[in-house]
Amino acid sequence: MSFCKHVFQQAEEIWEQSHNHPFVRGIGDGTLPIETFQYYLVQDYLYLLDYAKVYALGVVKAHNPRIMEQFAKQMDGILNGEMSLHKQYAKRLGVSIEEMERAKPSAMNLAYTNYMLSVSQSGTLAELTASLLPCMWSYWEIGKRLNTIPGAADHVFYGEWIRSYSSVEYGEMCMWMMELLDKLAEGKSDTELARLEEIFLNTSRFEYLFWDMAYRKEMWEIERSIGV
Ligand SMILES: Cc1ncc(C[n+]2csc(CCO)c2C)c(N)n1
Repeated sequence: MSFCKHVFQQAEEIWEQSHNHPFVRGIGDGTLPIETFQYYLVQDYLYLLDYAKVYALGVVKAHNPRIMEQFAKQMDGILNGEMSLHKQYAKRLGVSIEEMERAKPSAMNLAYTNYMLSVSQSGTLAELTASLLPCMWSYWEIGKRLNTIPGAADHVFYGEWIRSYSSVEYGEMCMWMMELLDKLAEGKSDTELARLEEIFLNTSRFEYLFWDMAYRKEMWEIERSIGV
């Protein structure tokens, strides 16, 4: 069994929880309140700025020029592609880019991006790839599943989100990253494979927590408890 198939099986329960989360279900049936999506959008914009840095670190860590090219392309895709989806949504919601850039990341958002950046700075290219794959791949799984709901991809607001993450081009990008992790995992010791699996599971858990944070519009719990 390929390494990705193996870690997918290990993470399946966690991913199912994301599929069943009211935020994700709300995108699928069109009932997610727009202000909840707006909160997510702003947090996700900040998240992606850090995510792009993980790809930049990938360029630094890779030796193979093809891998360097791909990581650079992914980084460009986020800064000029994925962000354009966010920017389009922001425009529709009347949120300016400056507002998004002025926003503060939630505690969970910071924990997630700092975890990925720390794994990526101190770890191997395989560890870096294991940390970013669940983010990419789980969105594909969610996009594909939501796309099976009749009419969901045509929803006036959420349709574009679903079409984007269930698209063939997006799927190809995910498959490239899966193949890369499989190649990088080849010949690794059991200890190293266990470490890759742990990283993959941790960012899978963070993916779930990100949906939940956005659904609850969580910021810093300490501010809530002291009334800031
Ligand atoms: C919290 C969170 N997790 C995953 C994604 C999905 N995602 C992140 S980067 C990228 C493009 C591929 O490099 C995609 C699709 C997201 N937007 N926000």
